[in-house]
Amino acid sequence: MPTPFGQVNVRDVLDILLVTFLVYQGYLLVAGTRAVNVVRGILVFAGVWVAAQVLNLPTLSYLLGRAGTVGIFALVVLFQPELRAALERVGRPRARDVGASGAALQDLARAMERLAERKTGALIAIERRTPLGEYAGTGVSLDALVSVPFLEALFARNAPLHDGGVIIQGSRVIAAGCLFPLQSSDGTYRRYGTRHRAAIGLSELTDAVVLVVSEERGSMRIALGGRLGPDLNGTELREQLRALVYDRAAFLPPEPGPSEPDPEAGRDAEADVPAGRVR
Ligand SMILES: Nc1ncnc2c1ncn2[C@@H]1O[C@H](COP(=O)(O)OP(=O)(O)OP(=O)(O)O)[C@@H](O)[C@H]1O
Repeated sequence: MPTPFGQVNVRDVLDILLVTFLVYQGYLLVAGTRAVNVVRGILVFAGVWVAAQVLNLPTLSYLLGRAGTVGIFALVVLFQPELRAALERVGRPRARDVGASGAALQDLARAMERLAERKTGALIAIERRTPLGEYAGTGVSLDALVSVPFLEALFARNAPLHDGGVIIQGSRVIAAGCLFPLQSSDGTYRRYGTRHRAAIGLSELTDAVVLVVSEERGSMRIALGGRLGPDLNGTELREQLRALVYDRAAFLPPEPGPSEPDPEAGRDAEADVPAGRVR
């Protein structure tokens, strides 16, 4: 087919479609991770380099070209955890246990209630689109179905893995005793202890839904998008879990849709996560 760019055949169209698909998948892999800002930086860098080429500025082109070559190796070293997580994500079947999610939701919520009743501190991150393999790697790798007795046993005082956070993927516990990143100390959450700040910190860097049970207050809260929500009762917790995680749509790619709640909605004075996204 003749076009302003010359002859275009079916193979060219297929080529363009595949590249578009790969670029989009690449975007999905970094979306929600700290690598997003780096990708933006790289694009600015590439833009300046292209401008230097077009304007025929040899010294700048040479310097940026050299810096780019070294930079690629530096990026691989710096972002090794993200690259590993991205590859893990590519290899993982999507929505593999959505069918089991109803039971997982109930068990998770019940376990949270029981832990809160007994004032046993707990920290649980539920993976959504951003892979949490990097954080799972800081703890002990597990592969167990979410169940009330199992979660209670993990967080029981004096249990070997009670310190640190648990990571859940769908209806499976994949790691315990994990170290989460502490919330950046901008002062907003200074009055909270490290368990809560670890929950906020992880939710700041990833799109995970992070549940916290306070040992001191026996409260249940959710951290999402770098914000800590209000105290929840069992019903509210179930509603939030259903809307944020255990909805079929939550396992799909990040199209903003009716079942993907807006973390900006429904803030209260003390806390910023929606109290109850009731569907
Ligand atoms: N970076 C971290 N990643 C995961 N877990 C952490 C991290 N930092 C602290 N914790 C957990 O939090 C516990 C300490 O909680 P701390 O009392 O300081 O926090 P808190 O927010 O006041 O919680 P609580 O209300 O339950 O007392 C540790 O024993 C550990 O289990």
